[in-house]
Amino acid sequence: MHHKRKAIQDLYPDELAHCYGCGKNNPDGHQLKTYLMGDETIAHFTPDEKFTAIPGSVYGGLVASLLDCHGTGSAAAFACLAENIDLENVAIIPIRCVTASLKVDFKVPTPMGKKLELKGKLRSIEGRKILVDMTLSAEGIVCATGEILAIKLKD
Ligand SMILES: CCCCCCCCCCCCCCCC(=O)SCCNC(=O)CCNC(=O)[C@H](O)C(C)(C)COP(=O)(O)OP(=O)(O)OC[C@H]1O[C@@H](n2cnc3c(N)ncnc32)[C@H](O)[C@@H]1OP(=O)(O)O
Repeated sequence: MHHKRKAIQDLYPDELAHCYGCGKNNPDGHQLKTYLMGDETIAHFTPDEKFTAIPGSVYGGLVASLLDCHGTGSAAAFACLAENIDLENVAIIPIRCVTASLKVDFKVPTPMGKKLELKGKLRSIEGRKILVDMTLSAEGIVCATGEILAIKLKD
């Protein structure tokens, strides 16, 4: 459904696209891809067994990693929206964000091998501080929620 438009992380410049969680230029990383859909963001990831915590469930560090990268990607997208920057028409995203703080609540074990769906919603933008609320679900069940404070980098 969202494959025509580009992922936020694919709009990072090549020299900043090596992030283990979401860099398109890191062949060993997760290469998470966040899409802006209306006023929310979405990403998908299907973990394989090397990310096991206990058999059948996903390691919490991976959950945090996915929320981290979905959070910064979402923050950059929401900041662009707020500044009327049309992401359909840029080759490089002009706003970059890094994680200052990430909170994860693990609600139920995240099942192994299922397609995970991450969603993000903007809570607030205050100066350089962007707060995004997130969920990570499997088959419609929220397994974890996340809250990120991303900081817009100065030029
Ligand atoms: C790593 C380099 C990347 C290079 C650019 C690439 C970008 C495009 C590619 C993206 C790739 C994917 C990224 C994946 C997500 C990561 O994994 S990023 C890696 C993990 N994060 C980091 O390493 C960040 C390390 N921290 C820092 O660099 C600095 O602390 C920060 C976050 C840039 C902030 O420093 P600063 O620019 O000097 O800003 P500062 O004035 O301290 O803080 C700004 C405001 O935020 C508040 N604040 C700061 N930290 C906190 C906190 N922890 N809790 C509450 N409030 C806070 C401050 O109080 C301040 O508030 P106000 O006074 O304005 O109300």
